Amino acid sequence: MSEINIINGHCDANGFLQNSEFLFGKGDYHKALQNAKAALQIEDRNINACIIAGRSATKLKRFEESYNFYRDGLTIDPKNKIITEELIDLQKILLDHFDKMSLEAEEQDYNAVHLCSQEVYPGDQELFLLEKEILEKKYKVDSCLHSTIVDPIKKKEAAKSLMNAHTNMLAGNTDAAIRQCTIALDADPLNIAARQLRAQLDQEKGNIEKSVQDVMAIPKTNRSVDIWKFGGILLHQLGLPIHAEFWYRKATSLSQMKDIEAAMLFQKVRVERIYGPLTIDYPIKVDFTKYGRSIFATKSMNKGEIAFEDKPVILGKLLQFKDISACDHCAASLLTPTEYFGDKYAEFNPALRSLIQEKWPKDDSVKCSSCQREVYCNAQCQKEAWEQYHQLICPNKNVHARALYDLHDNAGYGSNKDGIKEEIWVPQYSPILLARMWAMIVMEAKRLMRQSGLTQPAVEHWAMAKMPLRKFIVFGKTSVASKMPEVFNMMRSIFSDCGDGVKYEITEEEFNARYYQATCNLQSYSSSLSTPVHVFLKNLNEVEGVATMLLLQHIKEEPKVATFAGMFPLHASLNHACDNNVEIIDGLVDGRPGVYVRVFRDVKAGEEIFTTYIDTTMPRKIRRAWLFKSFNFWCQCRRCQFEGDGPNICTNCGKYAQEDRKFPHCGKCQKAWYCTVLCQKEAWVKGHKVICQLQHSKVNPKAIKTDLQDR
Ligand SMILES: C[S@@+](CC[C@H](N)C(=O)[O-])C[C@H]1O[C@@H](n2cnc3c(N)ncnc32)[C@H](O)[C@@H]1O
Repeated sequence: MSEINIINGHCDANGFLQNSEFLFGKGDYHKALQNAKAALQIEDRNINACIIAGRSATKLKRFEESYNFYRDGLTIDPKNKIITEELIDLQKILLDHFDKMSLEAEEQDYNAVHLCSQEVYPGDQELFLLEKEILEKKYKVDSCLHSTIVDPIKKKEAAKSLMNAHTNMLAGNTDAAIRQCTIALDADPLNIAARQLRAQLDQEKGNIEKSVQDVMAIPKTNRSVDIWKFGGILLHQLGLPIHAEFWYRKATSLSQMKDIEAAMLFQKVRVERIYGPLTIDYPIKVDFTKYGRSIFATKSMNKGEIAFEDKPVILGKLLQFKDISACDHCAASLLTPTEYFGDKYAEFNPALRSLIQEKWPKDDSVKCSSCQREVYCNAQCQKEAWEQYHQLICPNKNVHARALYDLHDNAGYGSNKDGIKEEIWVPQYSPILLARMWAMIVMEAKRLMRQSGLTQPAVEHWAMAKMPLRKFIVFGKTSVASKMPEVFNMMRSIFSDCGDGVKYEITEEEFNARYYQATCNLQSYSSSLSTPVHVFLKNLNEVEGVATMLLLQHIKEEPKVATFAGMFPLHASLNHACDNNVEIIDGLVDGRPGVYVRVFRDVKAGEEIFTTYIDTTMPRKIRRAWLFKSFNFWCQCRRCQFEGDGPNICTNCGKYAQEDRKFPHCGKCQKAWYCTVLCQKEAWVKGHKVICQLQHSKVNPKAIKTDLQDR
């Protein structure tokens, strides 16, 4: 019997577990892991399955997965000896592995500005014209000056006045300096230096309107990088972001991307206009720093407060939860009484069962009427899914999509190029999520195409259709298409014919980009706070009597909910810190499952808010290597700066201990080592005292992980 057959057959958790142990003994770690996962799907609190899954994943060098299985085991039995010992071993393996990795991947200076494009947004041309009208009518800005021949004597006069202007400026006589500039410009309107100086002086005095009139009068060919950049600042101050972007873009390209300040200013304007409307109701704002989009508190917030809420633009189940009922479009739990009460349900007396049926929320769920392979909580979700993406990847409409749904059903296992069954999709989330990204783009492009009466989407239709995904950063180096050729080809086939003569070519670059876009931004979440059990309990509250009392005794277990991965536009702007001040929890946003960003440590106005992408209880070296491997950055957070990696190096000055010697550690946290008391004192003042006794977030960071690099 092949492994896939076993999984599709009728085996109980114990059967899978035995299978897994047997296969592990034979050295077939892939199948051992697959069986252990199947056991966990049936009994998610099976500690032996967590252990064997952890062991198999370690053997396969899928360390993150392994760590997660062990950690799940510890949530079941926090004192389990086997897990504790194997986790210590795993940490040693991880340290070795990461040591090697750090040698290969040197830490580099990081600036996210290089990852963010300055492409014109669709629709910006019209906005540009509107702003131009405002500039002309409201700010009386005319087009730039044209070259005229200026009498050399006048030129000389102008130069002299400009000198006077400089002298006045240095003496702090701004008004006199402006007057001298004006005299210079009356004599020689093409004296760029005088115009630039007057513009700067006017800006300092708050006369932005006058300043912008001067800057814009400078002929384009005479505008230096600094003038373009200065113009950008003025236009931003006037509230004209499209023009400001235009000027910063010119500064960036004229400097051949060397003027990082201009590129940063461009991104600052862009995030302000794109994210401003999203943050209006929250005490936060999105800004751009060297780590890219970053979220800052605009008001002080206390521990426990909700900083903001967010809903996903795209979502898909984690494969591990594929058999737990939930709406495929909005992630709402579809738990039935039979699923919740299990075998007990059949044994309840008829009165109890009818009370349950009466008070359990009404089941409005529907399947996709075409393929029957997706389920939705109601007709509205079914309609939205169909219109937004499903009709393109519905296995009944698109033959190539059958393999995609089979891959999902077989938890990532499929046929490789030699026809052998193996894990061809490694990430934890369903490959359907990736397909939905392209399906959403194509559906929207086709809608815009029809609206314009065309037979093919125009360039701007594609650009508009890709807009919602432009909010998510893309960063990844290796080619995943070559590591997952079967899935790459599957996606290419699915979108080779999108109906109505439209096709979407998924190139290797496109595949890699969307894959990394998902990996860098996905967050797991679920409807854990809003299941049918919650509604049932609320409904039951209204009923008094013996039956209710009886029933309440059976409502002890937490309902099993499916975990999903989602791309949340605002939440995805949160950067990571190992001393995070917010954490992500499940919530209901506009009646559908979403995320709440909850303050974990008091935050002051102006402070950046950080979440964590990883389990912050891990040692520094592992945390940093893990972040590098999964998210491509070496963490420089406050905690990483003031914790050390071991007793051989002084955490403060970087001095190496002599062979066979170890530096003593901080007596409190034991996570920093110092060569002298002086170094310890210095580090304490510089910042160690802030992070020394930090309490770590107990909420599972739930970042979606992939172990592709290990393939
Ligand atoms: C979910 S995004 C966070 C928002 C991101 N700054 C942006 O512009 O979209 C994750 C990416 O942000 C960057 N990032 C997050 N935290 C970071 C940190 N502490 N140091 C450096 N880069 C970080 C990395 O590029 C990472 O892949």
